[in-house]
Amino acid sequence: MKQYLELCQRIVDEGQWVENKRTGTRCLTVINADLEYDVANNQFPMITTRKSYYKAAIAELLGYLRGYDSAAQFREIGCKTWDANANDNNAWLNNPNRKGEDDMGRVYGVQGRGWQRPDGSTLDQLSKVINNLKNGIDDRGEIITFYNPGEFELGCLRPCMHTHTFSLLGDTLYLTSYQRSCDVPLGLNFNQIQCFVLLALVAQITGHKAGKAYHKIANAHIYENQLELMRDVQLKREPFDSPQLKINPEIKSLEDIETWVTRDDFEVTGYQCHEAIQYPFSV
Ligand SMILES: Nc1nc(=O)c2c([nH]1)NC[C@@H]1CN(c3ccc(C(=O)N[C@@H](CCC(=O)O)C(=O)O)cc3)CN21
Ligand SMILES: O=c1ccn([C@H]2C[C@H](O)[C@@H](COP(=O)(O)O)O2)c(=O)[nH]1
Repeated sequence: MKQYLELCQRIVDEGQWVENKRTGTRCLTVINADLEYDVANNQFPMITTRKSYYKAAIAELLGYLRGYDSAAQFREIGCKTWDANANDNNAWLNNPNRKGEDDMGRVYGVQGRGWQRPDGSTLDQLSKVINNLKNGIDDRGEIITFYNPGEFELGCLRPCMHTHTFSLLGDTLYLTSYQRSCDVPLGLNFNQIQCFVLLALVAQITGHKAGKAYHKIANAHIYENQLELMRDVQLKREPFDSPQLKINPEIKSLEDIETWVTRDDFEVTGYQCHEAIQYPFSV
């Protein structure tokens, strides 16, 4: 939590204004942020200086792991975050590759589970990594990447947290996640939770202890219409201690994640927070 607030304060103090063509809203921006989450000691990185909707963030991650390509699928599992990018962005609405209402195209999980090979077959990156880790193998390339520049025009948004690298040291599993662009008031709140849960979950289903999750961000920004709420409300609040996350121990395989796991298999205890802040969202 402290590192989150320090990043917010750094943007407020040192950020530079950058015009953004895609949304039309300029952003106060810094380059390079390194965050880390202590999964081994279950320090769940949930924001406490406002209410955090962690179940929606976990549902979004589950949708990525399942290879979803429709905002309707995300809604069904309790996450509304893709409605706007699928249905309200003019560039995507006018893109001939959009297949209708709620279509997100070839983004995130589609690339993670079904990367298109030149011969027409597909590659399931996630299965490869899980199988190797289950067998104690780290080939120094246990990487899942959603970033496929050759298919950007086939999706509604380029992935933001785009690459996850897993590493084994003895029986401890680590995660390094890379993010190219980060909406700190809204997106980061979700992305921190997702890094933590991704490591905890993959450690659980591959039979390893979880170590740390390292989160590396290139462009971290606050949109102009979010700045006042961040500077004058959220940053004025004192954080509470981190809560703890409990994951249903019955989750034992990738198939479980694909078939029956829901956001209610994740429970937080000891969460104390300040009241909700509704940050504006730029599409
Ligand atoms: N401008 C922008 N910022 C983002 O963070 C973002 C995008 N676009 N587009 C793709 C995804 C969608 N993400 C989102 C979208 C909405 C919320 C959001 O509205 N969060 C609210 C309420 C969540 C809820 O009620 O479930 C919040 O207060 O955290 C968060 C992340 C993250 N990404
Ligand atoms: O997981 C996510 C997804 C998206 N974001 C934010 C980062 C940016 O503010 C926008 C994407 O806009 P681009 O113009 O494509 O960079 O969404 C996030 O923080 N986390």
